[in-house]
Amino acid sequence: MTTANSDPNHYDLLVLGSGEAGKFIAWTIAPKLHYRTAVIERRYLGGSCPNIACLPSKNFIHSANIVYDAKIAHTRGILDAAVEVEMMAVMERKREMVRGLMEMHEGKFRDFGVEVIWGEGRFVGNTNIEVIGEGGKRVLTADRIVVCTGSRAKIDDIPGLKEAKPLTHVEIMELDVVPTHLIVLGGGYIGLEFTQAMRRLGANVTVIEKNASVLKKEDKDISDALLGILEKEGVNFRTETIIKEVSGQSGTMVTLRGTAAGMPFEVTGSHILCATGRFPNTEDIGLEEAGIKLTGKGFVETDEDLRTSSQDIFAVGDCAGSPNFTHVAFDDFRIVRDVLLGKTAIDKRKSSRQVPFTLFTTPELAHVGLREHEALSIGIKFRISKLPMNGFLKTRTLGETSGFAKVLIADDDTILGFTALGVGAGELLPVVQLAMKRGLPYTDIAEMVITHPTLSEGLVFLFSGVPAKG
Ligand SMILES: Cc1cc2nc3c(=O)[nH]c(=O)nc-3n(C[C@H](O)[C@H](O)[C@H](O)COP(=O)(O)OP(=O)(O)OC[C@H]3O[C@@H](n4cnc5c(N)ncnc54)[C@H](O)[C@@H]3O)c2cc1C
Ligand SMILES: NC(=O)c1ccc[n+]([C@@H]2O[C@H](COP(=O)([O-])OP(=O)(O)OC[C@H]3O[C@@H](n4cnc5c(N)ncnc54)[C@H](O)[C@@H]3O)[C@@H](O)[C@H]2O)c1
Repeated sequence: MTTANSDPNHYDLLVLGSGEAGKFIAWTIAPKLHYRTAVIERRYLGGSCPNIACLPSKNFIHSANIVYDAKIAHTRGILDAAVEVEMMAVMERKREMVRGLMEMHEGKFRDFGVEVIWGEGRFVGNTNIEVIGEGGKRVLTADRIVVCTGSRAKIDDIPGLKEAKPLTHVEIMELDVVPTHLIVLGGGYIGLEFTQAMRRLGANVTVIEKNASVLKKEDKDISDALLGILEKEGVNFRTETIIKEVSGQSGTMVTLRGTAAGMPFEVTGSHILCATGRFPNTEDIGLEEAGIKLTGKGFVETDEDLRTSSQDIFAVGDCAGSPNFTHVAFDDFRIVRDVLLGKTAIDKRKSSRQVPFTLFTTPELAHVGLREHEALSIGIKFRISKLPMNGFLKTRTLGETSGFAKVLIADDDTILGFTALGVGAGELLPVVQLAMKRGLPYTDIAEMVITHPTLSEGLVFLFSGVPAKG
């Protein structure tokens, strides 16, 4: 241990919240610098991703996709694939996976010599954190602190909504029945992933979105295509719909009233899921007392090194306003790791990184770089190639040909942006990302020898379709 301080409440490094970036910082720095390190966690060891977010939701979605595959098995020549959904068993499979992940996390904390302090943490000074847990109250001090408190579901201030006890992503993954009619408020990532899964498990689903389209950041051809695919599976969409009041209770009967495209609107369902965005967990944890500034939207303000307004305090992940993805939080870990290890700072590391994402509907939506509408709005010159997913020949073998891919190419032949709505599309991202990162011309991908018939092989045809410079 490097700490020269023999006080049992003093640490070289304290991490508040054990989410993605925080845990990796602790696991890496404690053994490398021999720092006395502790992570304070109130409930979910390892953060949201393994407990209540990414991994459990994908586990749940996978069960729903098996139901769907069984239902369409006859179209693949397989008969008698009758299915019955046992929701308790679906949830138990998810819990079993989470238990395994928790064992893995406990092992890592142990192996890397990082102490876990269970309890609710709060700053009570610039270098002091008070922790209230089962064992009572402790005040800890540290030379360096990382704030990694994450975010939580936002429940809008609509009259009756809170009283209706809406589901969030946490409760929806603890249901022991398939809702008869699920109303999903919000047509974003969480809304659409759970919409399709619940529909595939047998629920009627209505999605209510206040904007004119779902996934408002995406190009309209992409969001329209995904919406069409989900509608074909029987999902009802109500866009441009503003909910003004809610009555009843989720779990029995719940009614939402408002306007849809200016006309009176009402819908009644058995359950409601709130998927209308996130709130950073930054209030009531004494940040102001510690001299740590927040942005107007309540995120912890950080510089390119993720340093807060207080020199030895860093903030990472959702609470710092980093794009809400686990892989971005992991990159936050790399930034802080390098600062703590004294490596030379890379200019604009935080603001210039790639932010790819995959939406785990079927088909998946994968994207990196500039979107078409963004390129148009900033007036950048580009050439575009589009290819329907049936041009990726592997999709024909699967019988899952819906969607399309597109790529935007700059005048100097580098890749500006890539989007694919297609089966397994997320797996197409890394090769494109690498070419973008290295500034390679798109022709390097067009000329690759890629195994036939893999999905990636389709990239050759997509990139070969880029028009010649005009
Ligand atoms: C349903 C859902 C699905 C998602 N799917 C994906 C996906 O497929 N891919 C992807 O990349 N991203 C996905 N995300 C986003 C991703 O989960 C988050 O961006 C990521 O988990 C953020 O990590 P974090 O470390 O910032 O916060 P968190 O993982 O939330 O960690 C914060 C931790 O701090 C603890 N904490 C908070 N306050 C205190 C306190 N005062 N004292 C002690 N402990 C405290 C919390 O209990 C929590 O464990 C999903 C999110 C949701 C909700
Ligand atoms: N596959 C993934 O990587 C994945 C999956 C799930 C979540 N996430 C992360 O979690 C974040 C949060 O997801 P989310 O879906 O809660 O937020 P979101 O920002 O993606 O979508 C929220 C949607 O709700 C709509 N909305 C807001 N208030 C509304 C209202 N009162 N009535 C109707 N519609 C309303 C918004 O217009 C928006 O379309 C995402 O931004 C994403 O970064 C990622």
